[in-house]
Amino acid sequence: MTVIGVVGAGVMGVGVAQNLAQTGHEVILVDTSEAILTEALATIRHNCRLSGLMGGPVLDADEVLSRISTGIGADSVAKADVVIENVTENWDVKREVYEALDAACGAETVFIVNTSAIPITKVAAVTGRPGQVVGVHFMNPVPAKATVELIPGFHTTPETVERTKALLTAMGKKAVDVKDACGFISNRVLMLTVNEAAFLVHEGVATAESVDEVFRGCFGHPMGPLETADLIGVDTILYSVEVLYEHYADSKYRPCPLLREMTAAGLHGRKTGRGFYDYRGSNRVTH
Ligand SMILES: NC(=O)c1ccc[n+]([C@@H]2O[C@H](COP(=O)([O-])OP(=O)(O)OC[C@H]3O[C@@H](n4cnc5c(N)ncnc54)[C@H](O)[C@@H]3O)[C@@H](O)[C@H]2O)c1
Repeated sequence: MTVIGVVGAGVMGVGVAQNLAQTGHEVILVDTSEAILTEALATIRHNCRLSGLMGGPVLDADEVLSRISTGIGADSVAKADVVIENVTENWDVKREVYEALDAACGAETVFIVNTSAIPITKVAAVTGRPGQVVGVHFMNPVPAKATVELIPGFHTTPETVERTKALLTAMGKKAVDVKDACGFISNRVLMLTVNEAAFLVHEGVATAESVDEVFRGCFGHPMGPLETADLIGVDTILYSVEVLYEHYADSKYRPCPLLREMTAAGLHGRKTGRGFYDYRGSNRVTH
C-alpha cells in the first residue's frame, strides 16, 4: 500500500488529503499544531457529508477519515512513499519545510510541490534529490476539480513523472503538462486578472459585486475574479502575486495595496469568514 504524506492542512492540504483518502490511499496529514489538524479533520468530515449533495460522489465520512492519520513535523512522514506539500506560499516557509523533509524521508520518497507560482527547480535545489521533486498545481476545491498542471523541474526524472502521473490517475485527475515557468499557465493569467480586479475596487471604480457581475453576466464565467480570490484565499493571492513580481521583476505584477491591507487585517476570504464578501451571516454581502 502506498503511503502518502500531505504536509500543510489548510485549504489545499485538506482537499488533497480527502481526495487521496476517498480514492483508497493511506494518508498522513501534517501541520504545525493539533488545533489546526483537528479543524482539518472536521472540515473533511463536513465536506464528505456535502459531497453527494454538491454533485460529487456519495462518501462515507468515517471510512474516508479512517484512512487519514495526523502528525506534527517532518518526521511524521518519514515512511511515506510520496509527500505532497501544501504549506503557505512563502519561500522561507517552503524552504524550511523541504530541508526538514529531505532530512527525514527515505531516499526513494518523491516530493510533490503544490504551489501557485514558485518554480519547481528552485524548490528541488534545496533538497538532495532534485530528480524526485515535481510540481503539481492542484485546483481548488481539490476533490471537485479533475484537471491539474504537472510541472517537471530541470532535474526531474522521467521515472518521477511516471510515478506522479500514476498517482494522479488513481486520484481521478487529468494532468496538463507545463514547463517550469513561475506561475505556470493558470496563475500567469489568473493572478494578473485578480490583482487588476482588486485595483478596480481599490480605486473606487466599481464594487466587488459589480466586477464579479461583469465576469459572470457578460463573459459567462461561473465565478468572478474577486469571488475566486475569496475562494483561493486573499493572502494566498497576495503571496502569489509577490512571487510573480519578484521572479519576473516586471511591474505588471505589482501587488494591489488593497490585497496587502486585507491580508494584514485578516480578511483572507472564505477561510476566515470575510474577504471581498462577508460569509459570516446566512447571506453573503459585499464590503
Ligand atoms: N488556495 C488555493 O486555491 C490554491 C490553489 C492551488 C495551489 N495553492 C498553493 O497551495 C499551497 C497551500 O495553499 P493553501 O491555500 O492551502 O494555504 P493555507 O494558508 O490555507 O494553508 C497553509 C497551511 O500550511 C501550514 N503550514 C505552514 N508552515 C508549515 C510547516 N512548517 N509545516 C507544516 N504545515 C505548515 C499552515 O499552518 C496552514 O495550515 C500554497 O503554496 C498555495 O500557493 C493554493
